[in-house]
Amino acid sequence: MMNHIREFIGTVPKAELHMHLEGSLEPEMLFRLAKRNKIALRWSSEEALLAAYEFENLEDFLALYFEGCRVLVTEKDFYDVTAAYLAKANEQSVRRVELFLGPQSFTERGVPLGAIMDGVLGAIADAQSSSAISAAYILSVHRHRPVEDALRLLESIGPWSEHIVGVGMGGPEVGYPPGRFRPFYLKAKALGYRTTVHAGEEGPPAYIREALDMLSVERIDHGVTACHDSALMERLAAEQTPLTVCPLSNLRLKGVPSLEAHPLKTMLDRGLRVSVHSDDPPYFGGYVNENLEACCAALSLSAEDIAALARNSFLGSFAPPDEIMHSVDAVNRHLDLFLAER
Ligand SMILES: Nc1ncnc2[nH]cnc12
Ligand SMILES: [Zn+2]
Repeated sequence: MMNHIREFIGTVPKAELHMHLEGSLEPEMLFRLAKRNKIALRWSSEEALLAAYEFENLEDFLALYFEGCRVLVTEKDFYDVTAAYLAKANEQSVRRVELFLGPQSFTERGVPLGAIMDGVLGAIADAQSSSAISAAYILSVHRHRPVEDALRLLESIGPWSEHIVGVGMGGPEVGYPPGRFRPFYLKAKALGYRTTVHAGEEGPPAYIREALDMLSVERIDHGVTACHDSALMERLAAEQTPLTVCPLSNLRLKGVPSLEAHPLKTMLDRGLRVSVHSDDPPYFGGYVNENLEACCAALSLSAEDIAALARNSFLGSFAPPDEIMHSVDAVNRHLDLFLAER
């Protein structure tokens, strides 16, 4: 009997569209990789590292996140972190995964691009052949670096382009409006990549408009500050722009004072194509199911709301259209079963 909403959240098929591999390093793995690569850490134990996960804002978090990136060095490291995340996703009934990783943090320290790509893409290929999961890699660039560096990276990934579904951009937001990256997004589109960008996490609604108008991206990562601009909310609903919302991330980075104050439910009720994701799970206290459970409790989400979020996660994905259609059907069947058993 599937009569409990928590079980419904755990078992409903869903897509994880907003998860940074660098941010998926659990403290245990971070320590293990540091030891393997003989990299000194400034924390004495996993517990001490966990205790450092207290952030005032995005920049504060990113400093620790980039510090953690130092332990990823070899192809095997990139393989292991990707494989560990995909195993976790499988356990959470995640059927489609689109993973971010930003090579610039590593190549600037001399890690060969081939080690990064072969590690990440190798783990994705192995997971796809050994489980039912559908997975893809999204190349992420940093908005605080020169656009020329991002353009060069786009050329360098040529040998792996067939296995890269799209491009995205993250990093500190305020003071870095997205329009500067128009040449990068135009080139990426011309090369056939799907497009997404972090916007409206801490930045104003104007950054979301700029992302839509100047970068013509297909989806927006976060997008939560749109709730302060009713005309933009209407536009996002009319255009059905997918927004990959990360509630526990917003809470831990103090974008919202409490989960009860999170705009997720309002956005859903206004017809926006919002879905729920985990961003950097160990840093923010949960994978996708924990995010959904926390929102369910704080915002009194119904099974219909959870199903709408799961449906939106597939509709916003870069998976082939027939895979999206089958996944949406699977969500609907799962909801029918839950409602019939209740
Ligand atoms: N929440 C976030 N915002 C921007 N860049 C990121 N990189 C990893 N997590 C991020
Ligand atoms: Zn993110």
